[in-house]
Amino acid sequence: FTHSRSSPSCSSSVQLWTLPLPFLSKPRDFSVPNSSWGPEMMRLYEHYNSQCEVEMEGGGKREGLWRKLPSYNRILKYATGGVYLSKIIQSKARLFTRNIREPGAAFEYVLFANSEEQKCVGIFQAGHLLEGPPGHVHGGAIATMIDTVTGTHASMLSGPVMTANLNINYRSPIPLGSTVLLESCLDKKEGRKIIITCKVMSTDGSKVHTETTALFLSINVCHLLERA
Ligand SMILES: CCCCCCCC(=O)SCCNC(=O)CCNC(=O)[C@H](O)C(C)(C)COP(=O)(O)OP(=O)(O)OC[C@H]1O[C@@H](n2cnc3c(N)ncnc32)[C@H](O)[C@@H]1OP(=O)(O)O
Repeated sequence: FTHSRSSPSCSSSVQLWTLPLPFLSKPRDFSVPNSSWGPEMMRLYEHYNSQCEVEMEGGGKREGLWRKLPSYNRILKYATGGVYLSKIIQSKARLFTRNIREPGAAFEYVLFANSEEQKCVGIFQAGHLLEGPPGHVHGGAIATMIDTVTGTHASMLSGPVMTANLNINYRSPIPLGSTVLLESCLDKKEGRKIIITCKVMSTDGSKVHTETTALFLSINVCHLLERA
């Protein structure tokens, strides 16, 4: 992730925002297979992961079209200042999608990015704690994953961003426990605005679950941290 709107006065905070940089201790990447991942989740993971490196003639390897994005349980670990970033809140804060420890109980997901095609995909297996309508995934949980994939995509394209608008059409419910594919594509960039479209589909592509248009605005992280 890069940052394009920093000011010299808070450059250290900005560096902390620009993930995935290593934290002081080696962070755990949650976007790797665990025992809860079902066959569809594993199949799609292998599909994209195998395209992250390409075998060259003569035995070596080079970077492929896709890149796996790591995911941690915090975004800002050591930011300073502000009421909202007080020490107590800082020490307890967890990324919403990574705050349930039991593998498979909630959000199991992995993101891959393809910078050449300006695309990002998310593979998402929805656990039993995400129930909304009986036997199906809660619309807010689906929106969370859409925000995660499109927000990560927008940050890759433009540095730090905030979601200004998510316009989601829910077309068909997602069965609890199933794996779905989120496909995020850049629509356009206009100044600070980044407009991204995202489809949530069944893994065989036969069913569209949701269609989304998302608007992100590039922000100066200093403003966010100093707002408190
Ligand atoms: C690792 C996981 C990644 C996950 C990513 C998750 C990202 C998130 O969830 S962020 C949390 C949810 N979002 C928020 O809390 C955002 C709250 N809103 C805000 O902070 C501000 O309104 C913010 C930053 C979006 C925009 O404020 P600001 O920077 O002052 O922009 P502002 O001057 O109002 O508007 C700039 C332009 O955008 C347009 N705009 C702003 N908001 C909207 C909107 N909701 N809809 C349409 N247009 C908008 C304005 O009309 C203006 O357009 P123009 O330049 O053509 O006149």
